[in-house]
Amino acid sequence: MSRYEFVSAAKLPTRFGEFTIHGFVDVTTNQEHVALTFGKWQREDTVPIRIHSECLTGDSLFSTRCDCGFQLEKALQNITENKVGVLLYLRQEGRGIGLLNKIRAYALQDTGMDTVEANEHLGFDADLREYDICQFMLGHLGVQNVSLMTNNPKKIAALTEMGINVVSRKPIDHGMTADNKGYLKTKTEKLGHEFDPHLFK
Ligand SMILES: Nc1nc2c(ncn2[C@@H]2O[C@H](COP(=O)(O)OP(=O)(O)OP(=O)(O)O)[C@@H](O)[C@H]2O)c(=O)[nH]1
Ligand SMILES: [Zn+2]
Repeated sequence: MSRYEFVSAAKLPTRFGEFTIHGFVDVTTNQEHVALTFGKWQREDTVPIRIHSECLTGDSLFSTRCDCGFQLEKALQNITENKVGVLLYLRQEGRGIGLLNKIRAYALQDTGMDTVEANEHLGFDADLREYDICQFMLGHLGVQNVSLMTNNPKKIAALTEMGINVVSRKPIDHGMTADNKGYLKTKTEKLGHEFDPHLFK
């Protein structure tokens, strides 16, 4: 039996246009993940995609502590403007440590630690995310070649390793605020994210 299963798909009208939402489950953890798709493609086409990690505070609660909500909005906008694309929404809150541990990590950052130091202080690696389910989701959706919206080289490496052809990377440096500038700088210096250095000046 596969570790992952497709469950159901339905229309999802949004502020940006009408997507289809596809639900998947990791049967070993019962964790639920979704993909939003827009438009149609052939197997040989290069499809614009975004792999987005859950961030309740940024995606749903309008937090400016990170750039997640801004990136999510921009990715959906890009997809509808292109008339085709896929957003994989992975339920890996807090880079995999979960919501309440992320709040613990935020509390430590309020005392002066950076995002990596806070994770490590709590006994976690800086980034615990896994991308294995992307292979199953993209396989199910018939996507083999992608143009990936990201600043995170680890996502490119993970997709390449699982046999997905990353034809190009599209930067998604959208949503820098006074509240998240330090966080984005740490992501660049310690987590390998590719942000244009002039953004920090
Ligand atoms: N542990 C922890 N997680 C955080 C913190 N701030 C944001 N996150 C989580 O980080 C994840 C988003 O990761 P990012 O590093 O912002 O971006 P990315 O997905 O690696 O890269 P991009 O594709 O370029 O956006 C989400 O799961 C957020 O909940 C933090 O201070 N601590
Ligand atoms: Zn966030």
